[in-house]
Amino acid sequence: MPPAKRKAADDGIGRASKRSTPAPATPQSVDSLSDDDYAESEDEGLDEEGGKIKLSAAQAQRQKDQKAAITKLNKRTQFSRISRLTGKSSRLFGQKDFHDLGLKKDHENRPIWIDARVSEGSSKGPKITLESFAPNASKATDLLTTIAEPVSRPAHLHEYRLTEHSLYAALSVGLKGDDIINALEKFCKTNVPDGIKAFIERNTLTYGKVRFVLRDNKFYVESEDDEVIYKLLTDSVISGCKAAGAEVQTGTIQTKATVIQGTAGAKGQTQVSQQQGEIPRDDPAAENEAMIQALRDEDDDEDSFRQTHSFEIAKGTRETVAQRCLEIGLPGVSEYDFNNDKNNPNLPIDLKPQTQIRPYQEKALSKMFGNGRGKSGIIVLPCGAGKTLVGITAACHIKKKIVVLCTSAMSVYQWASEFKKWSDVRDEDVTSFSSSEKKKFPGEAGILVSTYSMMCIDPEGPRCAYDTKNMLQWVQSQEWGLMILDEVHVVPAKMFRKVQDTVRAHCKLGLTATLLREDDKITDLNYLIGPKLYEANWMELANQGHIAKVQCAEVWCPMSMEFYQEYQKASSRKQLLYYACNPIKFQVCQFLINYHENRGDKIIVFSDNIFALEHYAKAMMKPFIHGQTSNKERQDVLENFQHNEIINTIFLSKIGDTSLDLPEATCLIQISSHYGSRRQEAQRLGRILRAKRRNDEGFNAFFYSLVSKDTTEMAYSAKRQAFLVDQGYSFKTITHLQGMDQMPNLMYKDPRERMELLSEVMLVSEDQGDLEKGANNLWATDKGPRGRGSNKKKGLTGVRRTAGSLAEMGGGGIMAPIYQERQRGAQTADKNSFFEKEKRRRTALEKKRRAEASK
Ligand SMILES: Nc1ncnc2c1ncn2[C@@H]1O[C@H](COP(=O)(O)OP(=O)(O)OP(=O)(O)O)[C@@H](O)[C@H]1O
Repeated sequence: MPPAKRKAADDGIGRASKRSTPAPATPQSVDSLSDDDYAESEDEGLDEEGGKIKLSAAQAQRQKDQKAAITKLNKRTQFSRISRLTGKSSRLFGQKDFHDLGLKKDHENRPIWIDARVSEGSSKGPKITLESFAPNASKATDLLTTIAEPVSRPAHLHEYRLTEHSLYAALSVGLKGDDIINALEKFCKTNVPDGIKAFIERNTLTYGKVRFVLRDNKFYVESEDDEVIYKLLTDSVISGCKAAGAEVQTGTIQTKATVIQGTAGAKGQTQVSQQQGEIPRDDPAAENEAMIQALRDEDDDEDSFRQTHSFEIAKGTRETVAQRCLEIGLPGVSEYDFNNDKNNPNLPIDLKPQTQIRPYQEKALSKMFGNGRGKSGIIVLPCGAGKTLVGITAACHIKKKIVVLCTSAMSVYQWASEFKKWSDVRDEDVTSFSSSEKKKFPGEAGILVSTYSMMCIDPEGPRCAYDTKNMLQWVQSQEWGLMILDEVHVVPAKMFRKVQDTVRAHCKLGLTATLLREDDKITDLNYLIGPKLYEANWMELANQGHIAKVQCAEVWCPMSMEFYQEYQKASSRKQLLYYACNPIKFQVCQFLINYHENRGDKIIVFSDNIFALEHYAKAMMKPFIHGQTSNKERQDVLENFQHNEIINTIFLSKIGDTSLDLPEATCLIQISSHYGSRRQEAQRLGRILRAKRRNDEGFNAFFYSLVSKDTTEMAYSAKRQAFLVDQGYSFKTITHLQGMDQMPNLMYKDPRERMELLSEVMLVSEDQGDLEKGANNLWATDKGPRGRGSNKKKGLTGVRRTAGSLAEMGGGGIMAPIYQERQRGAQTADKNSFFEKEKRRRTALEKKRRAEASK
């Protein structure tokens, strides 16, 4: 490649190239180059000054190959070019040949393209591509986030997909099939293909005809159309789910508009003055309404009553009925008319007057409460964007009994205190149910915070303690207004079924940052909970300062020769150890830590492999935390990281991937990770998105992923980045770190040192190459009653892992008594802490070195 023509971006510490798609084939990303870079003839190149020179045959061949690679890439990604070239052979453009559709005259003012191909009977609809730079792109974005699922949103071209579920979500905010077709017609550069219209019509015709309703703690299937009820009762699966002796009942429902708490119209907020017909720009509920009205001429009939027919279904069959309804083309919706629910007691709760929810939080909630009733579904916001406050605002809106389920005891504590922080709920009305605390709220209504694992305990099981059984029976007997499901992507369907058996809730709200599962089971959530109601755009939130802007880089670390030889001979389990402990990766890590510490950054280094984690941390004399670190030591390390100027780097295993709120952290280095997990990559990035300094001028957080070159780690790394690339992040590839070789005290420069490390790695058993198992949370997960999963049994440290937080160190919080007991029990605990142990180890090492030198 001609050096003078390289468009390498320099970030100040090394030569880098930028890419927006994972893993290019060469270190210098081809994305950063244009066709013009290769304008010279194939056997000529450019010298340093740009003068033409004759190339050797090999060089000419290489240049030819690179040119071919770029042409191929351009064909795949540069959609706008295709538009200019429509009319050429479809062989060139493959599946994206749109020339048959015919461009509208004013196509330049219209921002979207619709892929004409839809497979018959598929739930997946067409892909829609949006030119984010085109006129009207922001209006089209609003429409597409309402009717389609975002697939990929890099800087210039966004890709969405219409699916049956995304259309159901659109209908649930009040749109109709015709509205959607008309709106697409307005924004599309070509006529909307007939196949697409048919897909939309097919999937919008029957939506909302079936509803699942909870009355007197019993589930009913309800419809305004008696023919639908007849069809369901004659269906082979659904008829078997009807409750014994149940009859078809007739009743009425009321429809009414709503105002979301914490928005312009909510209590305690300043009313935004609004002239007739003018839409306040920061009121998403009104924007929704305006969009619907703009698309339709007819008025919504407010406060109207409609007749309904319903029948009761047997206990435990709701999910089967929901799945079957979906299969027979009558997707059911779960809506809760909380305003008219006179059977369940109200909970006195409002947001505090000073609580101001952000525009994207309002927008998400307006999708949930669009028509005055509470819809079940999932809200997707980036890590650190404030999902907790979204859940709390939904609770303040429904004002009935609320149950919150989370993944760990630590999160239980956090949710309970966040309710008290943001709302005016009475302290005694917020209670927790975990292995260490089992408390019912004293009044008729309240908030219960618990974990998924507690809800899955069988109350009749032999190991269930008396107080746990008592609590579970109480939970079962309640009719909950809202169930909030935190980190909903982690809940496997089997576990969720058990949860549904225990908790009967009118409305379910799932919250997550990464609606992703490597096992592709994520679509199950559509019938288990409901459709995705809203998904925020990460880049938009970063640009608005709600989350930090991050520079992402993949640093390629060549394998040292001796490690590479052993790597090639090793089993796949052991290979991980060689590429994780690669001495050059170590040097890169050491250099980056040094560089960022000098800039004043606070750094988290992640390693899933415990052997590598301990090796790096001990060699660099940095504190570390993994699954076997005691709670006391975890607290010490984290507190030092936050408040001690000397401790600027900590090493964490995967237990720090989630539930870690360290706004001080501004840099993240990843040395070993969980294979190709896209979710882990995003969750880890989330640790630095909440950086306190995010609104400082020119501030950037840094995310480095270190990969050993020419190893399997490279392929995993590309896969891991896919989700973040789709969110618009671009990963630079750094192939060389300027100044690293000159760094004083750089370790493993000496071949003898490298050989020592190699023999150490060779001696350890294969299973040390495994990634950390079990604990996936910084604070031990809740194992249920009677200390199930005790550490002793598993041969871990004798420490009982209990939830705690830094705030508790001051004596507050639910775990404070346990922590204080431990403190009283042992002043010696400090002697075992990382800092003490490390001091002793270094002194011994120093003594040994001195003794060897004197010899
Ligand atoms: N409207 C708001 N006003 C002020 N602060 C807010 C608001 N919304 C969220 N925050 C703050 O943003 C931070 C992140 O919130 P939260 O912990 O709920 O994020 P999250 O989306 O659950 O992140 P993660 O997925 O990483 O757990 C918290 O410190 C919270 O107080």
